[in-house]
Amino acid sequence: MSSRLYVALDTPDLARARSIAHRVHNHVGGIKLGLEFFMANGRAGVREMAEIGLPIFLDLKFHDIPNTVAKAIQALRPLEPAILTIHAAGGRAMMEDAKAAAPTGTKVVAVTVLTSLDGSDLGSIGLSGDPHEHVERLADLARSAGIDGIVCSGAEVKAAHRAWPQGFFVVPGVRPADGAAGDQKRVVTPRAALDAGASILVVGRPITQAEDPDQAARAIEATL
Ligand SMILES: O=c1ccn([C@@H]2O[C@H](COP(=O)(O)O)[C@@H](O)[C@H]2O)c(=O)[nH]1
Repeated sequence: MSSRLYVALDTPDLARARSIAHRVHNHVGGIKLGLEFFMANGRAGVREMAEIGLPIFLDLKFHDIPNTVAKAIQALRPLEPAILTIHAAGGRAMMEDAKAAAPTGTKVVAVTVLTSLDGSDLGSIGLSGDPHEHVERLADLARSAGIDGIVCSGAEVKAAHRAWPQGFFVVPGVRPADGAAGDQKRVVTPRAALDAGASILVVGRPITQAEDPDQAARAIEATL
């Protein structure tokens, strides 16, 4: 079985992304490319990264009206990413149209509550209650819209998995026990996230900013 660890290559520098991917490719199951990479390198950059031979997770977190999101995903169809993201807060129709627009083999997963937010951040944007409740409600909506799964923190994945046993659960905000959280607020260890039901783990800076990314990825993999 391939590793459930995906490395987030958050850099605008294609050469650096390629170099890290080559260094860690024996210890990860896939490569996550996000806005920073895509805005700088576009579809050609994604194609170059795909040549490395690992599944590509395109994390562009679409959040717009259904027609716009569907057209954006249609434009990405030739890339055939293994996974792509939308925001669950875009609503049911947007999620349905996103799934219909995506290639058959692509998993469409919806971000519920960003792992950089805690209860007080939600309060500041007018959402009362803790992240857990919002994740459960949005996971329910995502399931009923017919998409493949959600993005949530390791703190919510157990309940989400129980409610949606066939769902695909992407867990970022993952940190080794001694790792710096940075801007992440709902953080768990890789082992805890997997035990709670994560389908894949997303780890960025603990690997990409390590002195030796290969050793950092290997150390995380050893805990799984
Ligand atoms: O809720 C979310 C959704 C996506 N992400 C993305 O995951 C990585 C995490 O990077 P780290 O360096 O390990 O913090 C990053 O690309 C985010 O855009 C997330 O963190 N939380």
